Amino acid sequence: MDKLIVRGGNRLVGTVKTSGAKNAVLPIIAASVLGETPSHLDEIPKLEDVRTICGVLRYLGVKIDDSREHELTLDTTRISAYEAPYELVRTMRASFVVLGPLLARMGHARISQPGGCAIGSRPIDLHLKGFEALGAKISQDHGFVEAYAPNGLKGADIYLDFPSVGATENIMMAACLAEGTTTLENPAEEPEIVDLANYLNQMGARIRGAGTDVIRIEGVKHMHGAEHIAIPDRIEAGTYMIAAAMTHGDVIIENVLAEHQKPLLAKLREAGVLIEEDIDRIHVACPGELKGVNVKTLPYPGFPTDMQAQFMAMMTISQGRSTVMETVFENRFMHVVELNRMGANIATTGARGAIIEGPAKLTGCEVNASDLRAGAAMILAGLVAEGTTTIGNLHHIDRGYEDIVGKLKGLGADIQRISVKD
Ligand SMILES: CC(=O)N[C@H]1[C@@H](OP(=O)(O)OP(=O)(O)OC[C@H]2O[C@@H](n3ccc(=O)[nH]c3=O)[C@H](O)[C@@H]2O)O[C@H](CO)[C@@H](O)[C@@H]1O
Ligand SMILES: C=C(OP(=O)(O)O)C(=O)O
Repeated sequence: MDKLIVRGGNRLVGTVKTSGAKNAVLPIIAASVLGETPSHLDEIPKLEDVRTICGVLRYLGVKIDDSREHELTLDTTRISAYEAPYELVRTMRASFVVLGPLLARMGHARISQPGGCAIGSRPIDLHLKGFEALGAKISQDHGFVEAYAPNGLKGADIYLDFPSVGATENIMMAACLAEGTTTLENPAEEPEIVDLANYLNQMGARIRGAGTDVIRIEGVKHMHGAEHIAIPDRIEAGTYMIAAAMTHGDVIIENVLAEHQKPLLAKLREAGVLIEEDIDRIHVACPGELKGVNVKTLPYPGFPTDMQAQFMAMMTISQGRSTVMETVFENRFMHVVELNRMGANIATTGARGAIIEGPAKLTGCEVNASDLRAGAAMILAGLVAEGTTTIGNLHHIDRGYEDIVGKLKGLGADIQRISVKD
């Protein structure tokens, strides 16, 4: 078992480069299944989740060349299976986005039902309603979801009750090969949806409106492979911005699109952080005091739930009262207990609200990463805590941060990964 050892107190200074976006490349890799010829993808982050989705595709018969760093060639000429088993899906819920492309390409898909996770129950009802509207027959038994459309899918008008990212992706991919036009109303508008749609269009799909509140997909008969370069990871970039702010540092984040960071940049500025935006880099400095602010998570373009834990870590050391309202997931406060163990003063008001009184003097201790972004929050708190913070359950952090130790060390942090006997 590995642990992270963080010794707090160092000011972060320098330049750090963001990797490709985990939440863009996972559905994009799944989407490659729609192409009858190989695809080549670039800016693929080296992450456990990427290895997992590649494992699912290999199981389906896709030949994957991952010999070049940050690149993948996916030969999807022949798909030989229609099933993704539990062992592959259980470690990563996002594996479920294979269902849409597999159903469209094979007329049949059977995927293990993803479980809940530390941040919420995360049902898949919106995905399934969408597939049914496209004419698929859905059954659920023995822990699997099975979708059938032996005569192909048919375009439909679909209204999503909530702009779910995964449901938008899954339905959009399935609709690419449906007969006729699909209209998806109230879809997710995240930049990762736009990146996926751009790749699908390069593959021969006809999608308009991705990134707005109506997506129209005109079905095509065949799709082919394509070249694609993934967008930068806005959540990884945001995590380094907060690291810079909390340590009163001076950091340039490279490979970041400021356009995708608007809600976070607005809140950082409100908290007193100095931000300079350039085309593909952001300069973050924090010479003065951090001020408490109020944050409410929302679907894009609102403040991202995937930045909530990290932002809360920053609020613990900011002057005055801050509040957080988590509206996207019903149980995304697992980091509160751990931050309080480090000396923070956070009170939850039900499952979705938190009040943070600052500034707290954080002190290092043994903590656990309860999920991916909670793990990032522990690292951030450790960077400013007095003494040593030891973080366990690193598999969560490995899902979504490429070389976080190397990148933070490059900025001057005192952080190392050690192996300990169980
Ligand atoms: C791999 C990936 O891209 N993950 C992101 C994706 O997750 P994911 O796609 O799972 O998130 P969703 O947007 O689907 O979920 C948002 C909310 O909708 C609910 N819901 C969702 C689907 C459904 O069928 N029924 C339903 O009720 C969920 O329980 C949750 O409360 O978007 C989330 C919200 O920005 C991010 O936190 C995740 O990092
Ligand atoms: C919640 C996240 O990912 P996933 O949807 O894969 O659990 C995340 O990236 O913060």
